[in-house]
Amino acid sequence: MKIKICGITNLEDALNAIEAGVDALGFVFYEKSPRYIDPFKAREIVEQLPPFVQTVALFVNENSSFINQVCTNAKMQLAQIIDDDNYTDFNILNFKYIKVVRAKEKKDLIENQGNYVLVDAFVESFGGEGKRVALEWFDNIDCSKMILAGGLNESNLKDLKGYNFFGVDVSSGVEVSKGKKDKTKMINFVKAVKEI
Ligand SMILES: O=C(O)c1ccccc1NCC(=O)[C@H](O)[C@H](O)COP(=O)(O)O
Repeated sequence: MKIKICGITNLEDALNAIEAGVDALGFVFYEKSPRYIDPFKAREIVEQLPPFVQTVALFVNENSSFINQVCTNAKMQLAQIIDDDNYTDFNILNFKYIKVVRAKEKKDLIENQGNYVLVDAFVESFGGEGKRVALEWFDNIDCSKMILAGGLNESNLKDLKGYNFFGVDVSSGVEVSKGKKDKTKMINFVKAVKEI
């Protein structure tokens, strides 16, 4: 199962996450987030990363030229897009992307089966709040292309057994405070994923 740690704001956390064994690092380019990072600061981090780690840029209701510009400036490889208001023209994106499904009910999952999507809990602030998606909504759903986010931590990952998620995404569950990750929590999170 793939693992992404989101809300990276500094090099130390990025390197600790990689040492723990994650596949992808998420950078939040949404200015209202406490985990916001300036694109050129993100680039400085990315330039010091080892190979084979995917860099993911998170956007909230942005147009495609902004997304292209930030991904270029910050050297991102994948855009993770919340697009509730249809601002993004996906046809003119220069980068691979994954859409975020902010799940409010099981129907949201049924509609997105078979597509690579990141499923997060619906929160007004758009993410990073530690709120979980009701796991029973995934019963009888094909989760093999879904990345589950929202309220995951080292203790509750065992609940995912049997669902066959493509990946998991975490932010607050491995933090000491908003925007600062905890090395031990990241190590334990990765270990717990491998035990699913
Ligand atoms: O993390 C944020 O501050 C954030 C702000 C606005 C939109 C999305 C945001 N995070 C997106 C993520 O991918 C988080 O990892 C995801 O919401 C799960 O967060 P958590 O429940 O804290 O693990």
